[in-house]
Amino acid sequence: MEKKKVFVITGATGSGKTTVARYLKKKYDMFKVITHTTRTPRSNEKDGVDYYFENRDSMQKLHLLEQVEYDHHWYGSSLEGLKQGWRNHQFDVIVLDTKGAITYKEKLGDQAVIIFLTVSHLKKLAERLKARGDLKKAITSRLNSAEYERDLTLPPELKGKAHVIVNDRWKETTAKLDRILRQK
Ligand SMILES: Nc1ncnc2c1ncn2[C@@H]1O[C@H](COP(=O)(O)OP(=O)(O)OP(=O)(O)O)[C@@H](O)[C@H]1O
Ligand SMILES: Nc1nc2c(ncn2[C@@H]2O[C@H](COP(=O)(O)O)[C@@H](O)[C@H]2O)c(=O)[nH]1
Repeated sequence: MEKKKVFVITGATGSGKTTVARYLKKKYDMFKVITHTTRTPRSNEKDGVDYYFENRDSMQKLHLLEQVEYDHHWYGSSLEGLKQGWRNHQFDVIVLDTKGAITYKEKLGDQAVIIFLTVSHLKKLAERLKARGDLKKAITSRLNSAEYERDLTLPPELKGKAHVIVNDRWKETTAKLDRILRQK
């Protein structure tokens, strides 16, 4: 039987995690796992498509595999979300902060393929958030958060266990992703 896997896309804010997840979904028919958050939707985001948007009460009622606080908001993902994808797809793809990625590696072992994204110049991250249309106040808060600093580097727990991609040029990034997929 084909082995079910989850591709965990992690890294700093603005590094391109969601863009990579969309690419993998489209090109490799991966199931994009929708996670839960208490933050408010961005202008182009839809409930049930980008996230399940929750409040503190509804978030606490969920049965989650892991949950984290990121820039004063809560985020979490469920085992049910993974299983939903694996019913009809060999591969799931999920976007997580580095804390979540560590949890997935610990809990799922080889079933979790970790891809850590970075950029060669940090100023690119802020530029990308601005270009994405994030509100100035949200960008400032995020860039001053402890989680932003933390997710800039590959955590020691994932050293030797993650594919690292410098996502400066999209064409090079897709070539690297395609190479990873050829090994699976
Ligand atoms: N290689 C690239 N070159 C230029 N722009 C890019 C590249 N990859 C992604 N982007 C753009 O950067 C912006 C941020 O990308 P994306 O939303 O995928 O980041 P993210 O890591 O998911 O961010 P966050 O964690 O804040 O949600 C988007 O507007 C996206 O189109
Ligand atoms: N550990 C988890 N991290 C998650 C989850 N859903 C999203 N995220 C990560 O949170 C930050 C902020 O996301 P944003 O959409 O507000 O920019 C980012 O690093 C996401 O990857 C989750 O369920 N668990």
